[in-house]
Amino acid sequence: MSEDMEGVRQALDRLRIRIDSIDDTILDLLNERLEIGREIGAVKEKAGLQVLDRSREKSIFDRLVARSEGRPVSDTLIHHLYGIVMAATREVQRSRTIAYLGPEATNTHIAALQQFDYAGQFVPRTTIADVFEEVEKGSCDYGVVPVENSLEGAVNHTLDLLFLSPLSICAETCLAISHDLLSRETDLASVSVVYSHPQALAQSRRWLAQNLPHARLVEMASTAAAARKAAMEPGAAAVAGSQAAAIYNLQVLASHIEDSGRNTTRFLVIGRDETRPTGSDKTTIMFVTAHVPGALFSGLKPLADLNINLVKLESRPTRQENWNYFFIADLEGHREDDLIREAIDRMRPNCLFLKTVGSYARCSF
Ligand SMILES: O=C(O)C(=O)C[C@]1(C(=O)O)C=C[C@@H](O)C=C1
Repeated sequence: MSEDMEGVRQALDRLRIRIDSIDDTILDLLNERLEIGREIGAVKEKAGLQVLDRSREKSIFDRLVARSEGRPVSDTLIHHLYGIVMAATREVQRSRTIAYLGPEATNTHIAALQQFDYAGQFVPRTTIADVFEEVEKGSCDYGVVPVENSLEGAVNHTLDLLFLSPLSICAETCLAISHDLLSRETDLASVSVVYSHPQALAQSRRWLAQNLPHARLVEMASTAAAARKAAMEPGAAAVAGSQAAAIYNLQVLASHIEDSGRNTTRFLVIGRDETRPTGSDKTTIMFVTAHVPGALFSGLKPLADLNINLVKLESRPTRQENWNYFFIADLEGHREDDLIREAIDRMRPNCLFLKTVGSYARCSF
């Protein structure tokens, strides 16, 4: 080793010893923080107080941001890091179980981890109905399910289950979806079959037709199941997220093969919480109108009269009677807002059935 390199090595070693010592201190302090969190949890439980205290969390963020002003730990990094630390502190006070549409490494899993800051017990379930069931029977506190893709539209199964379920929507979270072609093979010419979830295949249709015109396309229950199958089979590939490549030890043969760059999926968190207003909220209602001319118009008229923005309107067959539909409307605002309350009160007499499924913070996509 040259003298220069030796000097570099020694300098790195010295600095890395300091980093190791800082990491040890950070870890010890984090453990101490969680221990204190547990004590706070015991005090709150005795007093019947909720674990989550948003105003306390906000004051912590504000204090830390001011303390770090002009220094390398930015505002964004503080929110990211301390968001995770506080989620972990809440988690030691009361562990949450979150069922999601699995298996592991699906987009729904990633969305669930993102929404709950990686804190909680995450339980994969095979179908959307199973996720609902876990939460309805109380084995899990929350469920995470896909509800809409920007290219493919609504996930009807989720809407149908929500219509019949007593659960509420507690939150929504959006994930930019990117599809990669993953395989054990190292070149496209060796790929004869491509596995994936029907939506992922549909979203990559053009790329697959151009680059793998002779490959057989086989639908699977999830992109993760497709990646697992591709990992076991020579000549096979999967359309899945790049996270699956690391999990199943696959090569990324092509990245971003989706037909449109604006592929985003919206997920719902379902549970029993009633979420407080944040100032940027949405309220989902479901309603059924009579089968007479103008019924939908008169159902929705109060929204127009009160100048409430209708973000989305979908319809689905009720399945109770042929050609009968229920409607799902997302309104801008919170169910505790006077205007939203008034609108729903005015809509109710014009509908055969109406329920508020939840008010929750809008995701920022
Ligand atoms: O101060 C509390 O009440 C805590 O439970 C601690 C803590 C935190 O991590 O700092 C965690 C949860 C609350 O939402 C607020 C703050």
